Order: sequence, then structure tokens, then C-alpha cells
Amino acid sequence: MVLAKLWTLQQHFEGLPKESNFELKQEELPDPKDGEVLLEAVFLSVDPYMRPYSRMHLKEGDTMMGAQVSRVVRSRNPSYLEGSHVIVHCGWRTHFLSDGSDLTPIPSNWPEELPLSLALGAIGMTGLAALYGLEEICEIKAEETLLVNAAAGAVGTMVGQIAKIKGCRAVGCAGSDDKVSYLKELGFDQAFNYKTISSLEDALREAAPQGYDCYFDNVGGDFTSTALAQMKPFGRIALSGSISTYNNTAPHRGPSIHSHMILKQLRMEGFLVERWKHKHHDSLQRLLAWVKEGRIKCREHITEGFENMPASFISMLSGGNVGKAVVKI
Ligand SMILES: NC(=O)C1=CN([C@@H]2O[C@H](COP(=O)(O)OP(=O)(O)OC[C@H]3O[C@@H](n4cnc5c(N)ncnc54)[C@H](OP(=O)(O)O)[C@@H]3O)[C@@H](O)[C@H]2O)C=CC1
Ligand SMILES: CCCCC/C=C\CC(=O)/C=C/C=C/C=C/[C@@H](O)CCCC(=O)O
Repeated sequence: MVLAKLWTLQQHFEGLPKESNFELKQEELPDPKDGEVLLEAVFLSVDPYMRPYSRMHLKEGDTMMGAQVSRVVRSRNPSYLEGSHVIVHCGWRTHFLSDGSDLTPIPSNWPEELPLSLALGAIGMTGLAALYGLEEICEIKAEETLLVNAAAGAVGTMVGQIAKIKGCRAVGCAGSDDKVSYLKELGFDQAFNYKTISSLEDALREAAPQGYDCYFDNVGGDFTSTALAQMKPFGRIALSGSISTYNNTAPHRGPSIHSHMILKQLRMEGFLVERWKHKHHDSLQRLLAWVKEGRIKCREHITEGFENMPASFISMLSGGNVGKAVVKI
């Protein structure tokens, strides 16, 4: 028997989530039966999608959703050895009993020196989102100019670095001067702090006077209305997320798109990373190779302690992270 801790959604979010929206509970788990494994959380992911998805998929009292890297602590399933690590989408909990059908092993060639937390970020869901948005939606080509917002975050840092690997010009914006310095360290050609500029239109034009071929949109809202005006004819826009709207308490108008979409003959398409599940294995190997070769740098924003899951989530939504936000147990 093991005592699992779990965070539940005590009350649906209104605006920016608060600590009082969550409740910490405990649950007794029995010993694993034949075919089952007992998992213990090592790293848990906090992601923006949890904000809109909780409203769509959870009832008050349900365990918060999310993925984690877990260690197999007891196994009665020959496919999973004790001491091995897996990815599991079992929510914000310290322990979980699985029959093995919902587990993804960490790639067998994972280098010992790489932290397993990267399997939630650069070599995991957020790295894949960056790769698919650029390749499948933007169909980005060498020498093109790319714009990405929320650029210093988990997806954005990967978008900019993959664009550079592909021989493109990368422009990124983020919400602090430290984040802008970091983007330059990563090799972004231009970066600016969207919170301190006087005109977004001018900043976008100065960063790329000829305009943008590709726009990887993590932010949505008014930013996107302004960015569309800076697209080149036949530009491509990958709608990854709209984090500027997730905490809205009233319906948001816009972005206003028709004139730019039509007159510049732009292509805009939303995507969810799971669309290319059949490519995940090969794509993760490509991301792993780039990280091993030092062509992609991975910064993580690690918060220690399961009790700090809500604080880490709220901080990430408020811009407190550089790179992937992860909680370490
Ligand atoms: N379509 C898909 O399959 C996937 C989509 N996503 C989307 O990608 C985006 C980035 O996710 P992820 O990289 O995990 O998160 P990040 O690591 O980028 O963290 C979120 C960041 O968003 C920025 N942000 C918060 N509020 C605003 C705002 N009002 N305006 C502009 N920026 C804001 C903050 O950075 P700053 O300091 O710069 O403001 C914050 O650090 C999200 O929209 C998410 O929903 C993610 C994964 C998969
Ligand atoms: C208000 C409009 C909503 C806009 C889009 C919202 C979110 C986009 C986004 O960030 C999507 C991310 C998808 C991630 C998928 C992850 C899966 O691997 C598992 C998710 C389920 C789980 O956590 O258990």
C-alpha cells in the first residue's frame, strides 16, 4: 500500500488561477496486481493548455490533468522493469497504478547525462509542437523570416532554435529584458520586450523591414491583429496557442484577420501536437540528436516540491518562467 498525494481542481478558474482553486488530497493505492505497475512521479509538467482544457474536460473535484516522468517502483508487468522511467498522463499526483497500456517509455538511447525532465519539454510535447508547427504548418524554408511570440518559453525557444538550424532568420519577443538577452544567446537574430516598446507595429517592422514569411503564434489576441499586417504575401501562420486570452473573463473580440488574409493571400492553420502522433518516435529522435550535438540549448524553469504545483502553474501563466516550466519531486 502507498499513500499518493494529488492536487484536485477544487473550483474552476476565473481569470488568473489562484492557489485557492486547488486542493491537496491523499489517496491509498493498493499493491499492484498481475500486469500492473506502481509509478512514482519524478518530474511533473505544468503547461498553458491546462488552463483552457480544465474548463473543457474537468469537473470540480477532479484531479488536475497533466503529464509526468515517473519511475517504475514496483512492477508486475514484464514490459516495465523496476527502476525504469516512463511518461504517463495521469495528472498532478505523486503515485499511480497503471496496467501499462497508457505508458510511453523514455527512448532507450536517452543519454545518461541528459535530465529526464527534457522528456516533458525540448525532447517531449513542447519540442514536438515547435517542430510540427514549423514543418507541417509553416512549411518553413531556408532564408525565410520567422516571427514567434512567447519566444522565451518552452515552445518559443525551440521554435527559434529549429528555425536557425533550418537557415532562417528568427525574430522573437518576450516579456522581460532578461528573456530578450536569453533569446539573443540562443541565436535569435532580433528580439524585443513586448512590454516596454511604445508600438508593436513599429517594433515588428524594425525587426524585419521586409516582413515575415512565417508567424508561429503562441499568444493570439491583439498581438496577432497587429502581426498580420507585417506578413509578406503568401505568408503562413501556425496557430499554436492564444495564451493572452486564456485568463479572459469576458469574450474577446478579434483578431481582425480578413483584409490581411485575403489581400496578402495568407494561410493560417491551427494545430494540436497529437495530429502527428504517428511521427512522434522519429521526431523525438531528431530533437534528441540536435540536443546531443549542442545545436539546441535547453533551459528549464524547475520548481522543487509537489506542494508547489499550483504556484509553478500560476507563475508560468504570469511569465515567471524562462524555458520549460517543470516541477521536480
Ligand atoms: N497547439 C499545440 O499542440 C500546443 C500549443 N501550445 C501553446 O504554446 C504556447 C506556449 O506554451 P509553452 O511554451 O508551454 O508556455 P511558455 O513556456 O511559453 O509559458 C507561457 C508564457 O506565455 C507568456 N505569456 C503569458 N501571458 C501572456 C500575454 N498576455 N501575452 C503574451 N505572452 C504571454 C509568458 O511569457 P512572457 O514573459 O514572454 O509574457 C509565459 O512565460 C501556449 O499558447 C500553449 O497553449 C503548447 C504546446 C502544444
Ligand atoms: C481558448 C481557446 C483554446 C486555445 C487552445 C488551447 C490550448 C492549446 C494547447 O496548448 C494545446 C496543447 C496540447 C497538448 C496535448 C498534450 C497531450 O499530450 C496530453 C494532454 C492530456 C493530459 O495532460 O493528460
